[in-house]
Amino acid sequence: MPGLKSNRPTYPIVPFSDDTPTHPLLVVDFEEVKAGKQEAIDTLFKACSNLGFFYLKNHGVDPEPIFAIGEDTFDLPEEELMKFEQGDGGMSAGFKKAGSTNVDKEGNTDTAYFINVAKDDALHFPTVRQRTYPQPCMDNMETYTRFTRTADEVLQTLMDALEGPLGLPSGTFRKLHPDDQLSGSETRVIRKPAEGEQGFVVEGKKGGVQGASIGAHTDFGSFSMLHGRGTGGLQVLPPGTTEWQYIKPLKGHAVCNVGDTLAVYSGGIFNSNIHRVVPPPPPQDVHTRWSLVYFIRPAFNAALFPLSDLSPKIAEAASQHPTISKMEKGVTAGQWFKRRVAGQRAANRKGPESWGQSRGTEHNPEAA
Ligand SMILES: O=C(O)CCC(=O)C(=O)O
Ligand SMILES: [Fe+2]
Repeated sequence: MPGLKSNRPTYPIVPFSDDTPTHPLLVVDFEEVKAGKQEAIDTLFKACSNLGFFYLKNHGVDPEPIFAIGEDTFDLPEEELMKFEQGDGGMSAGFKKAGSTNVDKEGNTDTAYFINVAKDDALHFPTVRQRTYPQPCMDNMETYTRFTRTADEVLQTLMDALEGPLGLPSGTFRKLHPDDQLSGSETRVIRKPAEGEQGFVVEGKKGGVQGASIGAHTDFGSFSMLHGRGTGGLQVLPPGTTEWQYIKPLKGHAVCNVGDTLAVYSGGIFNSNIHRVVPPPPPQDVHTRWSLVYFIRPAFNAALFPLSDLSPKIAEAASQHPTISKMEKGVTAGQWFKRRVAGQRAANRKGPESWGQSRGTEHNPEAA
């Protein structure tokens, strides 16, 4: 409103320290991919086949209106937010309180708050397809609708561009990620309070192991697009290494990554890489960490299996992949999603074995 000034701080309050070592990522120019420029598509294909993470620039997605709704949402008393809790049955949409998911096999728990709004509810509002949300989200659902449409289209466009190089017929991925069928696609706002702030929880140390803010995981869906507010804390474990490395926040650049379902569809040509979130490295550790992810995930009823029948290149890769070659036919994307969401809930933990049972494409029990 004219004349009214927000009393919220502008992030980052302090910049990410140049002294913190970081892992470089390839930069993909969305406009160039969309225009069909071969060099940009080659960079995208290379990024998806190696680390599976890349910076995306010129994407045209503005996360700030969603961050603003997230701020109003997390201002609500916890007992109000708990009315919209995800539950332990495998639903991701809704509120998640810090401490409700496991971050490792020792049973340490997470320290971040989520508000997840399903694509189904954002695109079909005012029809409730999965659930309702706290009042600030309901009051601003049109903002979620616009954001979901834009972010979803960016990720669909990236998948369109990858079909040719994978040897797939054009339109294959859009059929697996339609707007009109229930799916796990969602927008997630994440708030990780700093020490002294409301809702702060210190990372656990069960079994002598230092817990993370969000535990090491691969993403469940096809592509994820992460927007930050300049605060670090995201780390990747590059293939073949044992040291976690920070990803540097870059202004105007989203961090995108391949998730499990795209890795499976590609027969393992693409890599759904393990990552985690730890408290921001100093001097940013004294402030709230905000992040926001749009996850595009296949329709719940879509089969989750390498697309070998559509591409000899995928058939060849799938036959050689250590975990994907062992996948059973008949599992749907919805079953995969539910197992992974429910398996991470602390309330569903039976013992150290529960952690392995909740893992994704990275998990090879025979190699452990
Ligand atoms: O907040 C971040 O930097 C990443 C969050 C993430 O990996 C997730 O929610 O799956
Ligand atoms: Fe993730």
